[in-house]
Amino acid sequence: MRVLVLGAGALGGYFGGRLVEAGSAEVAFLVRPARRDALARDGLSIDSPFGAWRGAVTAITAEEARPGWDVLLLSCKAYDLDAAIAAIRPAVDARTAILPVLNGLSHLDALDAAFGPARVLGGLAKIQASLAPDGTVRQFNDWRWITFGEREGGMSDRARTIEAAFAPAKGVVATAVPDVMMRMWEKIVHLCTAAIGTVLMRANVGEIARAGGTPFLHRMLDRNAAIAAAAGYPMREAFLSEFRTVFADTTAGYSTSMLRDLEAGGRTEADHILGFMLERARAAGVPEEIHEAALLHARAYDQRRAAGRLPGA
Ligand SMILES: NC(=O)C1=CN([C@@H]2O[C@H](COP(=O)(O)OP(=O)(O)OC[C@H]3O[C@@H](n4cnc5c(N)ncnc54)[C@H](OP(=O)(O)O)[C@@H]3O)[C@@H](O)[C@H]2O)C=CC1
Ligand SMILES: CC(C)(CO)C(=O)C(=O)O
Repeated sequence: MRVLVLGAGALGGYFGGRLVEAGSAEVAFLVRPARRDALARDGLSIDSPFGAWRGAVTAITAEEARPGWDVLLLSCKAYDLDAAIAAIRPAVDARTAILPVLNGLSHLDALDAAFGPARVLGGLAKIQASLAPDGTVRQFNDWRWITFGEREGGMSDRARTIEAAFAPAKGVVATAVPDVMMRMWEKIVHLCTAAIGTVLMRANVGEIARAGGTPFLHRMLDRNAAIAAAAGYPMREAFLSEFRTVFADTTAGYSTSMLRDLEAGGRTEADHILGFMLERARAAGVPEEIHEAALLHARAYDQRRAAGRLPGA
């Protein structure tokens, strides 16, 4: 199987690097010039509870992109989606399945418009990772799940083939599922709840729980579940019960990529996650003020960042 990974950041670097390490697919990374130069010089490094890895990888830039890939693993942030679509366009042909692992849902519409729905799988990742300033991909805990499937439901050969390619990869649990849209809605319910809490409190889940915030997080979980139900995806009791426990864990070091982005002075995906859920809350008549506060908080941070007024800037 030939896999082209758009981006060699936290997720692209981790899942693509683990495939290279396993040797179970031919992998290349489609990156921008600065990352291509760093990868050519230093190789790709992963630092992980499942074992560190460093190796040479094939990295190309958009000008070098050609067709002939079975899978296009799309791992940019939502705010880079338009540029990423332009970069992958010359690499996508009739045999290519596009597997996005971005958080959220609205990128699917943009990918459908660009490539047609038949090319685009549903996908999500449950992992805690970052690209460190030295270029190392750092995985913070034992979360290692990448889940994908056909959006209309059911199982396909291409989903099974991707699962098989990941099977020998260390530190990865890759699963082809028949209900990927439900999984994507579960993910946004989970993430939106965690993002509201971590962004508004500027603290991780354990810290929020120790501050007495579990009932608040549970209330947000219920509201996000009501938004999903109104969209036709009622959350399963097992899912709700798992995340009620997660949000009650006073020892958790669990945080979100949105909080890590804020703390690093970077851009956030607030519009893509919080903005999307705020809009859906309004349409569904679910109480929305807290979603609005979290979104405004992140947007005001963006304004401050753009004005060069972040602490230490
Ligand atoms: N990090 C995490 O723990 C989790 C993240 N996610 C989701 O996964 C997605 C990716 O996040 P993450 O991996 O953390 O993000 P990163 O910022 O670490 O990586 C994204 C990479 O995409 C690259 N990129 C963006 N646009 C282009 C382009 N046009 N051409 C080539 N490369 C491009 C960026 O390159 P450059 O360096 O040049 O900007 C960057 O290295 C997000 O939607 C996030 O919400 C989901 C679960 C967990
Ligand atoms: C749900 C969570 C927190 C972990 O996968 C995530 O997706 C993120 O940090 O962006």
